[in-house]
Amino acid sequence: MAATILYGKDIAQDIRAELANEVEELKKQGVVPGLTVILVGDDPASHSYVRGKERGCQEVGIRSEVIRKDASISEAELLDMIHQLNGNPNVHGILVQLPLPPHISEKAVIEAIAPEKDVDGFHPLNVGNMMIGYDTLLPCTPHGIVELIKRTGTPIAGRHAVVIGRSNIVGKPVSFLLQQENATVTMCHSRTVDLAAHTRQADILVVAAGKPHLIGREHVKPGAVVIDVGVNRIETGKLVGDVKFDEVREVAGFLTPVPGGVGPMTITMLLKNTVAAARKQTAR
Ligand SMILES: Nc1nc(=O)c2c([nH]1)NC[C@@H]1CN(c3ccc(C(=O)N[C@@H](CCC(=O)O)C(=O)O)cc3)C=[N+]21
Repeated sequence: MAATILYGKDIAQDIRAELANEVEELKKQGVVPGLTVILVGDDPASHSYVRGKERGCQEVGIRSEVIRKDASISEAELLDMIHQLNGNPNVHGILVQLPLPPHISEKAVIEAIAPEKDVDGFHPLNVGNMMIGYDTLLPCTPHGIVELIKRTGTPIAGRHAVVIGRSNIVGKPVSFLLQQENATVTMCHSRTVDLAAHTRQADILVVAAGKPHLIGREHVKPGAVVIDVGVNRIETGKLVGDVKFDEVREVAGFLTPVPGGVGPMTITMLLKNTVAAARKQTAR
């Protein structure tokens, strides 16, 4: 039986409608959630994502501001900007688009953002809180993935989840969130021997390897939930995931498309974090 396609785009739309109501309530209390995005350099993909974030903010009523800076900006200048935003009460969320030019330390930048304004969930304090299972700002892509899985109605507790990729922004954090949901989690990566032997055991398969067409039908247990986190721009300009969509849809139970799957959920979780941050910073 063919997989049900998990249109993150549609689910994201539902969540954004809920967020728009929340923002309206906050505005009645005199609070306008605000997000500032800093974009350094002129990577076309980064500019495209940032436009998506601006559009998302508009949809739910978040005040958004994008600060565009030339790639020649110094680290000190960038850190200074972040410190100013940390002290600005109208800015509840700060996001510095990655990657940064090589002369700027990503570590220094991430650590400069006030943890309560870190809507990416990348600050070590927020990462630590997430790992322990405390209430904190969660990283957007992993959080969006768990939301997508929940909305399939598939139970996560006790199921075997296999994650491919161990990055700090997707693989590692999604493995923590899935453990928090009581899944049994296996981590695979570029050095894993016999990948298919592992992935065929997966009730839930999260693919975040960044390798187009890595996963075919032979990797997938019939009926599995397959989440494709890949965002690969191929020569033709087309955006493809890490999963051979047409093959895997014939065996999987659920499958996310690229585009229109995880990406829109990522942005939606950013909006959710911004609203949560605004609520927390203005609560008394
Ligand atoms: N500080 C920081 N935080 C990030 O969250 C962050 C980042 N840096 N750097 C780059 C990556 C990538 N990322 C995406 C977000 C949405 C889509 C998305 O919505 N994609 C659409 C398609 C967009 C298109 O067609 O180009 C989709 O999948 O349907 C993709 C990629 C966030 N990132």
